[in-house]
Amino acid sequence: MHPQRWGDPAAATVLPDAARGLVELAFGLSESPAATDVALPPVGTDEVVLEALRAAVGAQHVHVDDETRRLRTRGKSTPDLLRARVGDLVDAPDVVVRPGSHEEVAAVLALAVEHHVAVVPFGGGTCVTGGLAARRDGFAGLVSLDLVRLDRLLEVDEISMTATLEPGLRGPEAEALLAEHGLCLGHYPQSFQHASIGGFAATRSSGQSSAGYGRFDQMVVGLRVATPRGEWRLGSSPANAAGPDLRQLVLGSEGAFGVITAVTVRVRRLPEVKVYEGWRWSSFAEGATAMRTLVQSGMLPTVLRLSDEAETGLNLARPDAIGEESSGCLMIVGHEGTRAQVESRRAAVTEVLAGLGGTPLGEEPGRSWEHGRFQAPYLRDSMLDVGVLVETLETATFWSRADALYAAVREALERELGADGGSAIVLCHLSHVYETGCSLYFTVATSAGDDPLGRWGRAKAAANDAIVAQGASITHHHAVGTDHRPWLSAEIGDLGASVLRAVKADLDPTGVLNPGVLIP
Ligand SMILES: Cc1cc2nc3c(=O)[nH]c(=O)nc-3n(C[C@H](O)[C@H](O)[C@H](O)COP(=O)(O)OP(=O)(O)OC[C@H]3O[C@@H](n4cnc5c(N)ncnc54)[C@H](O)[C@@H]3O)c2cc1C
Repeated sequence: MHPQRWGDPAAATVLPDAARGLVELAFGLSESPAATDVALPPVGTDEVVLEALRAAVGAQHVHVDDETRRLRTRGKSTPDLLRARVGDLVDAPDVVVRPGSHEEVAAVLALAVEHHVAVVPFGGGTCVTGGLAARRDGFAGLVSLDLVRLDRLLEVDEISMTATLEPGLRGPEAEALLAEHGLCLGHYPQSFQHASIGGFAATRSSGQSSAGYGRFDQMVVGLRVATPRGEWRLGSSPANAAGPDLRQLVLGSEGAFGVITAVTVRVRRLPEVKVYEGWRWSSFAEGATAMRTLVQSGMLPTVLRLSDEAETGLNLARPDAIGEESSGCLMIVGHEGTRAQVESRRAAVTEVLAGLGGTPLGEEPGRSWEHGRFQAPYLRDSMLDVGVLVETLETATFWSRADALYAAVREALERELGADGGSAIVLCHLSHVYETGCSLYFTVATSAGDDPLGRWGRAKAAANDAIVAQGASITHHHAVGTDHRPWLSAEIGDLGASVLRAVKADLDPTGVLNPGVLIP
């Protein structure tokens, strides 16, 4: 992964000419190259601690060189990239440690407690909420616990249809190992190519095929966790009534309670057929009603996403794909499974959508979406290169409140980003639906200006305040990290915050795990 940009450096793109013209018209262009030759803060960890770490995991797996530390600094939110681009590396770890087993993770945690060193579990490093920027004051150093060597498929149970995976496996690696058994996970967040199994569990990630395969937390049936208090194994049965389901305490714990060293997931047979198609709706509200009707009648396709008018116009739709009218909203409907399953589900879904007034657009828009589904983050970098800030935020609410939430978040973003005379384009889509509600995912483009971090910080705070005022969730799948932490108590209540603190105090009594992340 590039330290100042998204993804594979070889896949980096420049802004296409047509888009460049549009961007110039909307925001003006101001070339903003990233800083080069940036110095890292010196390693602050004692040689005694480094030696102990070398003894625990092997000297070749303890790294204090600038390049490795730089690659393990923060995540990939736009503020993270903006800081990296100007050479702000104050959050760089002192040392990057790569354990090769659960036992080595446990040994590193024991050393961290003994020497009072903070530990940041590091999966794919794609976090967008500051979950890798732990507090370091009061600690004798900061270790990035890089789980990349924990990359094995440990077990496949084809009778129960479960598989046990190590946390460092990236999305494509996990799918490739499962495919050897004719199986798949079906978890495709936009960060799929770089994010890890442990990260998916630690953040309760949700992928683009969540309608068909479920959120990641719905796939998890078992966990192995290394905590400063010892090993914790969870999930001895698919379901039980043995008190509260403690797996849910670990899912979404963002490295603050322990390090996930193995995840047992429910798997599916590899789909025989995949068909993605487009539907047009005359308004966002009409499309949303169609989505709600599908989910409430138990007729969900594998992929279901709906762009609002602005996103349809700017992002997804090409005039030839959306039909003759330039207005309207594009819905992508995807079916995966056996040929028979796909045929029957597709027929049933088509009947409902046509009955509700949708216009079928055929498979071309679906193919185009599938082709570009992991490309947008590269475009964000090319926009930053010309002084345009692009960032996303997401939330979730019940169907009856979705319209009000949509309006309130848009209004907050446009008001705040327009306050200094600037302008903003706010796009939205729905791509995770439930019988009772949905997630709203916003993409914002605005001129970066002289103080992009300040501009975005104020806009994001205004959006978060609007989300809280609407009684919606501060995050549907990006997690809490450090960025959402100030708003968490408003969602879970003071009692909820106190429960989280109590669990943290029990599992991590000296507070070495991801200090400042998640826990209010
Ligand atoms: C361009 C882009 C697109 C994205 N799209 C999506 C999307 O579609 N859906 C979605 O859900 N998210 C998305 N995200 C957010 C991010 O990819 C997810 O939160 C992902 O689950 C993080 O996984 P990771 O392996 O990169 O974790 P990391 O970023 O390495 O870590 C995330 C947090 O989990 C902790 N952690 C990591 N591994 C472990 C472990 N084994 N044990 C304990 N704690 C651990 C870390 O300390 C950190 O607090 C996107 C991010 C980007 C940059």
